[in-house]
Amino acid sequence: MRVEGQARTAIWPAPERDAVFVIDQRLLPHRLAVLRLDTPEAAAAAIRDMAVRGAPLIGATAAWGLALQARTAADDAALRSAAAQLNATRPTAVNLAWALQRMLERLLPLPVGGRAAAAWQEAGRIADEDVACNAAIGTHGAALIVEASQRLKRRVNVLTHCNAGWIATVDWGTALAPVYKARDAGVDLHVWVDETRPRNQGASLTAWELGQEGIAHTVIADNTGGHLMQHGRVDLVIVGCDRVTRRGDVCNKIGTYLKALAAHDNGVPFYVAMPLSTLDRTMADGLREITIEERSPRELTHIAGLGPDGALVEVQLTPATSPALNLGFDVTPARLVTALITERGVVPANETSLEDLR
Ligand SMILES: CSC[C@H]1O[C@H](OP(=O)(O)O)[C@H](O)[C@@H]1O
Repeated sequence: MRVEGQARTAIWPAPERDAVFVIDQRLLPHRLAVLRLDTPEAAAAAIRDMAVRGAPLIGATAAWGLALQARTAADDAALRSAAAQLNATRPTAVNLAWALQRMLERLLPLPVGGRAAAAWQEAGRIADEDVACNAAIGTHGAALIVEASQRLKRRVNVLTHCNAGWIATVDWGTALAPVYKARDAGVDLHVWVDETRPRNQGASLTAWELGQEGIAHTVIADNTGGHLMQHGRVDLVIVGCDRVTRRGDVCNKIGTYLKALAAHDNGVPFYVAMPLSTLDRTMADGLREITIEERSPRELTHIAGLGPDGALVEVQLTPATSPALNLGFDVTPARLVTALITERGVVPANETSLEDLR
């Protein structure tokens, strides 16, 4: 998918260095709309309101948000305040704090006068590194799909949950990068796309990406995956992540844990595509240490889509009097993870292997 003459990317800087452009993911797959973010407040709102989402893209957007701050006021207090505002937008994806910390470590030692240029440069480095990292994840992960294709001698069926595609990153994606690279290598594959209630990132974003790329896929209800695994219709699962602890516990979109349980019960390999920027070495026990974002119940009680006249509409699914609980993520213990697909290779989900990646 080429956006406005750009190479495939979910975020790109203005040549004037006074704004960044992002795709408003809330409107996909029905509208391809671009947002121009020219203040840290605009970047924060885009992350908080999920116009942009996906751990790596959240990090890149925050980095550019801080670079936008440095254009107007780059003293320590101004930068720290803007970083705090950006970091407060969403609590679970570690890439947000990681990117902001990296920006502050780069900027605060510099003279104030040189910070704006350095900030723009560092935000660009974070974005460029994300593309290279995800391409490498794609290469390492594609080998797993190629192996399955050669062993099975038929179309390979991959299941993924939520959206960890190129639109969740700067490019390539994480969980979908192996799919793209395997397709590029000529592998015959098909993707089961979990709709991923309640925000339906699978149904609206992963399905859109795969359709744009001409990759065979089928959207399924979240509750279907286990049945498909019981009947041998899933050869491997590949999902993304928002935070992975040093012992390999994986925090990802709500529902990931249930897929891991079904995969474990049916002997289906369960892989997590993990950029090292998503590894949080300060945490060990994901279940007890990772903050799970709770979002508005309205995301659960209502659903948005295309109305009969082509306008975007939102309708209520539940009784107006029924409370709803909207938890955004869950934690899959390392014991249920077959392996982590990183930019440095495919590694077991354990502390020793992750320590070796330092
Ligand atoms: C490479 S994206 C990783 C991760 O981010 C998504 O969460 P959200 O859509 O709420 O930002 C989802 O958990 C993806 O797997």
